[in-house]
Amino acid sequence: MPILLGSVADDVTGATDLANTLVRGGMRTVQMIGVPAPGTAAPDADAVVVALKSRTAPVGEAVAQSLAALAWLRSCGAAQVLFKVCSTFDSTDAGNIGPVADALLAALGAPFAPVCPAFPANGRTVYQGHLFVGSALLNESGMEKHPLTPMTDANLVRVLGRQSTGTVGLVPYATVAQGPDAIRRACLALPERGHRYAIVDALSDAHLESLGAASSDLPLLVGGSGIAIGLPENFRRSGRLAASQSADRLDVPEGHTAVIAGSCSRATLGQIGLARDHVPTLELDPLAEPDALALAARALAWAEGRLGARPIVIAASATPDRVALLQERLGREAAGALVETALSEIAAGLVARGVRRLIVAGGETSGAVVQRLGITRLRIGPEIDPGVPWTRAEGGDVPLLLALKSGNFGARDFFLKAFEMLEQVS
Ligand SMILES: Nc1ncnc2c1ncn2[C@@H]1O[C@H](COP(=O)(O)OP(=O)(O)OP(=O)(O)O)[C@@H](O)[C@H]1O
Ligand SMILES: O=C(O)[C@@H](O)C(=O)CO
Repeated sequence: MPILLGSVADDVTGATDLANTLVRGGMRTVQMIGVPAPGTAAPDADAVVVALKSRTAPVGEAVAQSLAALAWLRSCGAAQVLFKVCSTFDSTDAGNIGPVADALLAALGAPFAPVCPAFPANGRTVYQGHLFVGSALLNESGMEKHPLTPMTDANLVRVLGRQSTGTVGLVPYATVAQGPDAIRRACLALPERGHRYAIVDALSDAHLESLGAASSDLPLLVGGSGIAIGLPENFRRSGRLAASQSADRLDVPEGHTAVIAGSCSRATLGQIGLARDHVPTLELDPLAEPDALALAARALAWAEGRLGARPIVIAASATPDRVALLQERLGREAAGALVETALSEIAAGLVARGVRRLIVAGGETSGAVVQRLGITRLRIGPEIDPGVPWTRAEGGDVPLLLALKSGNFGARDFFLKAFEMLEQVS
């Protein structure tokens, strides 16, 4: 059977976030890690999300990976494609959202795509083209200090305009509030006026449902997981998707539980702060020891005596001033790569020592970890907090549960809640 919806996701936690939304909307969804080899058969699923690590890759590489993912999704029969980007629009003036979206549109032969990163359940809303995180504009939300993609402008019409060779319009709140027909008319009028994209305002899930309903005939949508909220209903309405099915049951393997954190977001720092009071927690200092293998060896030696009934936490996460110091010393990319290598080696070492339930905080970090563990697919399980489900990894050497947490997601007690969920179901 051909799949209905295909997605190219620019990082692995973002892909999981989207897969979670689709499963909750009643679509059987499989997440593939990296571009499947040409000829790989379509999974038995309604939707397939290909998780890339392209958010911060060199732009040419991001475009090439995304086009390869698109080609495979089309070979699986995808009728519609969603380019999943971050709900905080993580990118730089060089890309990669604009250049990748330009390339996907060209490959699909389509003139226009709506763009909306809103995710109201996690406080991301778009008003008059400006992205808010909670009550703060994006550029005052902490994202202006992101280690890899500092977001210093909240006006997404401007941000995307700087990245794309096309022009960007706006479907404002006043239109969105009138419902799907008004949005559909705006999405037809904008390309006639020469716009390749429109940032679409959305303050609530109801607005995203309207946008979804208005987008049933569009070949490409660009957005956060929120843009998918209304899509399953389109497929049900056209008789191509069966009535809602519930998320996969969680089958919990025996073994130790650990957290690995590479995200330096405010949310993750708060979650580590709370976990520190409850479970053994090691905070690595890459500034004092800028050597990935030495950091990994130190962490694994620390973990050796502590793995047992209680979960452990190992974090490289640091405050923006400490991140800036390491970046000044090594350069931004090398600093990120050093920490990602250390954390993925630690993940491999922990799994070798019997960890079977692993939480990873941070999109880039999660991408590095799943690559190192040789994981090729994820089955989506129940949601821990909005946008973050437990998943079961396929393709690695051992049974493994993974929760891949987007840096900014999760309540302060996220790690504790995730551990408790496992106790309840195992
Ligand atoms: N102490 C540190 N110094 C410098 N860089 C660090 C440090 N700790 C982590 N990093 C790097 O910061 C980056 C954090 O990005 P990551 O995508 O993992 O988290 P995030 O951006 O908060 O999450 P998301 O992409 O899901 O929003 C990674 O490249 C990581 O290696
Ligand atoms: O949209 C989000 O915020 C997340 O799914 C994500 O992509 C963070 O990496």
